[in-house]
Amino acid sequence: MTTSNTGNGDVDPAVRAELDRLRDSIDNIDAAVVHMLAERFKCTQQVGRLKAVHQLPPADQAREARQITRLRSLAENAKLDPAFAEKFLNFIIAEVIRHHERIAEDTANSKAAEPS
Ligand SMILES: C=C(O[C@@H]1C=C(C(=O)O)C=C[C@H]1O)C(=O)O
Repeated sequence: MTTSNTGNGDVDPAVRAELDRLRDSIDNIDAAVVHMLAERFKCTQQVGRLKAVHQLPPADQAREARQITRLRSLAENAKLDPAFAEKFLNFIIAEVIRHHERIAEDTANSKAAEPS
């Protein structure tokens, strides 16, 4: 069996170079994901405040169902596991809904504390 591991802890320099090149790209992609998520949360915080002020419910299941259908289709076209894409979106949405519930509570409490 051929191996690129020299057995003394060193990795073949060509393999090391390829690993470093791929990891540089992974680091760039991770940075992009973080920046995109930060922008998404900025938008969803604004949606949360709008809903709280107008007393709309934190979650909208019909909207979520449409997003999941769309994301699954995008994932399929991109050769990404659609089940993973759905789980990932649901994970993010659950966090957004927690934020919206908190914003609604804070908004209701500050209204209740207003002088009449
Ligand atoms: C952001 C919203 O609030 C919730 C969060 C969603 C999301 O993170 O995409 C989608 C639907 C809602 O359950 C919204 O209603 O648009």
